[in-house]
Amino acid sequence: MTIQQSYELAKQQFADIGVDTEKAMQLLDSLPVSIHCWQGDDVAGFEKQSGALTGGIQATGNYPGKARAPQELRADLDLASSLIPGAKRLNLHASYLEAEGKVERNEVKPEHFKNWVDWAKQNQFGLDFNPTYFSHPLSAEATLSHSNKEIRDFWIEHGKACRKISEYFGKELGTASVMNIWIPDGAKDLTVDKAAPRQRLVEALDEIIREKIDPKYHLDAVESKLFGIGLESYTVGSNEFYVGYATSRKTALCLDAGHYHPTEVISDKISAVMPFVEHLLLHVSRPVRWDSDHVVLLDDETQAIANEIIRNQLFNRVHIGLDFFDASINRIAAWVIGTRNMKKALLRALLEPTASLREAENNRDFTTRLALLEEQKSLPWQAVWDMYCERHNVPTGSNWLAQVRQYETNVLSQRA
Ligand SMILES: C[C@H](O)[C@H](O)[C@@H](O)C(=O)CO
Ligand SMILES: [Mn+2]
Repeated sequence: MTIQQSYELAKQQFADIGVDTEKAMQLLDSLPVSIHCWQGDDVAGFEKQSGALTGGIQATGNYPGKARAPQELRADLDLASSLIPGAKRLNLHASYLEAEGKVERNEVKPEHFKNWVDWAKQNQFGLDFNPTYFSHPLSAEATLSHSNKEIRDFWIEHGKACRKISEYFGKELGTASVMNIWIPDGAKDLTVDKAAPRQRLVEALDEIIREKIDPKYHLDAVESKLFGIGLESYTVGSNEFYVGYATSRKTALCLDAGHYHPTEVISDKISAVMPFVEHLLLHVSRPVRWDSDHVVLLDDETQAIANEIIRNQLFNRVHIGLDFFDASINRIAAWVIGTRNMKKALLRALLEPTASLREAENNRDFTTRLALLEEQKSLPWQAVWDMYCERHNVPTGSNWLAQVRQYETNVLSQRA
């Protein structure tokens, strides 16, 4: 049976339960997924002075072929992008700048990202941004919450400089860049004064976002965390801290799937914060026992995240980003698997007969609700996915893997 024939059968089956597959695919096109650049090189970046990855995060594995230069990373992204259907954005860290010599973090400028903007224009990508508050000698003890004013000021300047770059992205590309602030500040062991670093962080963030920037071009977001490696006992930017900060300062809030206690899920937090924040940034990731940043699966939680976005029609208020860095498998495959899974979850959510489910729920008919929820899992959504891939000239099924393998032989294996 051809993809077209399978699709026609699936289309009818979904129509029978009141779901329009054409509309679902159309809506999927309007939901870009922001692919994180850092999966391509194990969060190393391209600063001339770069050292080890710090900040309590880790990319474990030693799979050959990681990108060593911006040109290589862009070539890898070109391949990944050609294997992922629909709208995409690229999420860049400040450490992925391009310059002749060493550029200090507080001196990063839009010109250092011109090549990325040109690439984004050529590929019709939007860009998002992140100041880099780790992997730097001045981040060893703390950044925006440091008790030393000079160090704090250095990082405040970095944040301000990054906002200019983010605004530049938005202006050049005609789509707002979401700039996410995540800092690793915390403590390995018992902390007597937990209040002072948090107060300093409030003031530092206020200083960074003091200048108003048109939200047409740039949005500020803040990301909390539970703990980092070597920072197990105290995190300055905790969940409560940033929920309070984002709601009081009207910034976007970032929820990272790996940044909560193991039994907490961000899918349940989306509806809890949306009445209070205008914009939400998601870092879709997969924690395994800790914030291990494994590749996103098409699992229950990814599906639940997608369901929340679609059921509540948060199309323009939720920004879907990915955040994983697995160095133990082919890095391009990691991007393709994780991003396709996010998009599959969104498509499945768009194919849900939500109206019937809501009706059952409103009637307190929980039997029907459960029956419909379970039966729809075996509806032929995959035939719609294949059609979506075909319309976007992207391989169906696992056919994309052959191209990644070919590239591995021809290109990645040549990298030392
Ligand atoms: C590299 C990213 O900024 C980083 O993963 C951050 O978003 C995070 O989640 C830290 O744990
Ligand atoms: Mn994150």
